[in-house]
Amino acid sequence: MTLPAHAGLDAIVADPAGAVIGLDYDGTLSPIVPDPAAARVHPGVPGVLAALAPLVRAVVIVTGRPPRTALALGEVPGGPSLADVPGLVILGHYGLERWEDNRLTAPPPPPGLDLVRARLPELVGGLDGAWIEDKDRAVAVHTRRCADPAGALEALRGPVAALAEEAGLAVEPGRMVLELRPAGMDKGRALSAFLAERDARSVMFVGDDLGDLAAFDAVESAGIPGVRVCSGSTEVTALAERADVVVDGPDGVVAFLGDLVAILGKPSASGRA
Ligand SMILES: O=P(O)(O)OC[C@H]1O[C@H](O[C@H]2O[C@H](CO)[C@@H](O)[C@H](O)[C@H]2O)[C@H](O)[C@@H](O)[C@@H]1O
Repeated sequence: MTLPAHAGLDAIVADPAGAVIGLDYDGTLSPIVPDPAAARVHPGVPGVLAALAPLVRAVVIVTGRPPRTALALGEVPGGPSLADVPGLVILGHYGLERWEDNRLTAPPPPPGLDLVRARLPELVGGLDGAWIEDKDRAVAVHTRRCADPAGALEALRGPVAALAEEAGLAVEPGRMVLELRPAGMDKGRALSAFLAERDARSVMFVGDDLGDLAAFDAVESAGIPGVRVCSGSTEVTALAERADVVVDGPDGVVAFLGDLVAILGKPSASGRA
């Protein structure tokens, strides 16, 4: 049971009751797989979060997914599941939707999505393997199933940006995905508002993808001790370059959170690497 030496981690260990633990979903709490509908939570996640939640101020998942989708993917046969994590908050659609106490709050979908739904199939149609995920409040184009996923993503980048501008939407690039979604909210704004709401005294955020960089920004600008953790992959390196701690994908995240739980459960143990 060890944690890397870092001032942000020291602050969380010294005062866990003031700590907010923020987590991305895809690539962090679930492995990256070709079909988003099959991206089930790592089976160790609900248990470790259920153990962590009572020890800290709050556990919050900040994701591009709708909260209900994260909850459905977070079901583990024989449990516990994500919905069983005490006090869990899910900020979905990059902070636009909020799930808490089994209640969902959400603004209406943006009007520009109708234009995107009408035009996107034609843009994507010429690229074998590219497909559209409709998330109700946002639409994503995926290229992971193309023969050349990175090449297909590059080919789509310009046309998707032009369509997003016409529709009054923002483009969120990610791991073999371009998402068209409402502007004005991102994971950084969502996390900053949550830290203020909970009067956090320290913060950790764990992520893997480009959309999580805004949450790293929020950790840096929060004015409280913070730690940025990267769920590492060969696909995205930008987060690892900014992170205080890099772990090996969702397996590494579960092990890291397990070490944190063990140390917070025994506050007299230093457990530092
Ligand atoms: O904020 P996140 O929780 O990381 O969600 C971001 C996007 O994740 C999903 O796509 C990613 O995961 C898929 C399943 O492993 C994978 O097939 C895809 O290539 C990844 O980009 C999700 O489908 C998107 O809607 C989210 O925006």
